Amino acid sequence: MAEVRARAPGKIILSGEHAVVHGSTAVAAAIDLYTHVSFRLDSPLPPENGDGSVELELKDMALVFSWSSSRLKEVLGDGFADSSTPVSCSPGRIKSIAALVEEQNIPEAKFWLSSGVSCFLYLYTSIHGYKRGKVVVTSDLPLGSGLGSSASFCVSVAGALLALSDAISVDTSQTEWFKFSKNELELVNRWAFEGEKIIHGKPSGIDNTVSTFGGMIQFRSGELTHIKSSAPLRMLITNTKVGRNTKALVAGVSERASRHPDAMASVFTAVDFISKELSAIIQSPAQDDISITAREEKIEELMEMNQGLLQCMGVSHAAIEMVLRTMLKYKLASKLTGAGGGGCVLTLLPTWLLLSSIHAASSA
Ligand SMILES: Nc1ncnc2c1ncn2[C@@H]1O[C@H](COP(=O)(O)OP(=O)(O)O)[C@@H](O)[C@H]1O
Ligand SMILES: C[C@@](O)(CCOP(=O)(O)O)CC(=O)O
Ligand SMILES: [Mg+2]
Repeated sequence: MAEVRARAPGKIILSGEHAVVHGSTAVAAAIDLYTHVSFRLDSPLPPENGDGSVELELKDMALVFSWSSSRLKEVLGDGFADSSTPVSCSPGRIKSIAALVEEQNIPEAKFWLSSGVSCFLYLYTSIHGYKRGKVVVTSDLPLGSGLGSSASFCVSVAGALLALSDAISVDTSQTEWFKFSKNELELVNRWAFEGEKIIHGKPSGIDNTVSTFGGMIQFRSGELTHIKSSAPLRMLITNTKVGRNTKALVAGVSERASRHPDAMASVFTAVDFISKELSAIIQSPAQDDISITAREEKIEELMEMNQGLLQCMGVSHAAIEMVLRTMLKYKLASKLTGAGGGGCVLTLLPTWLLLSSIHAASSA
């Protein structure tokens, strides 16, 4: 028996969601909220004791799913697992996995979990075949709210599974956090991307990439550049608590793009320029109060322009608009983050606001 724990962060998208699926540049940053996974890989049972099972516990929801190794083999066939070579889940395999997930009777009110459970089964059986083991998941993130819970789920599950695979061997006797090498992180990221495909349909890869590598990134067509902000950027995250589904929203934007190809191509190009400019401003040095204010005003303007284009793509929502209007009363600029249609809104908290609250506190 061997056991590991892994965690991976959620993210905010500062600019470029949706357009990034269509090849535009986007800017994203990891946030300090994580999905946590523990994985225990059990030793094989002696033949007289049966064949064991693969178990998934979603602790926050008090749900446990379990498949016997023989049932998995019966439905998915004899295919062998190769942890070092990420492969896409074929339509046939997706169907078989969906049947295995359906057998688990996920509560009707939580049907949206099925894609996450399917993604788990895909990653598990692709990396460890039908070996018996148990994965326990908890998350700090709100699910389906634009903070990348799906990607952090994929990255943390892939990371934990790979840590006990032939591809990456972790010394399980140590209790310190083990840091994956760049090549190992790349492997985790590629598997997580395959998982994210099951949840998002057509992911750009930005969420799994920023969750795997952390920090702040500029991302375009699978290529990432690490960037560093020259001064602190404070963002308020407001959750509208309006539920939505990234897969459906991404598909909706693609449909709009096929109805209005030229107009939407221009929208995606505009977003590409916005993200590149935002990335440059974020990195540009700002020494004094005047340049800090100028920098923040430019960022606010770009966030508002990006929000306008997200409205153009049809992914805003009345609840998002309400947050935007409320923040505007305080002269604060906002945009949705992630897939939109509900979920979370980002508001830049400029330095003047911080200074005026410090002033108010000290004169009180
Ligand atoms: N901790 C988790 N456990 C199980 N499934 C999860 C978990 N986190 C995310 N998921 C899956 O990801 C889906 C949400 O992903 P998505 O719609 O892309 O929104 P977001 O990534 O913004 O949270 C959930 O419906 C679920 O299927
Ligand atoms: C809309 C999109 O750009 C980001 C989706 O983020 P989230 O799943 O809403 O956290 C999709 C993608 O890039 O894969
Ligand atoms: Mg997602």
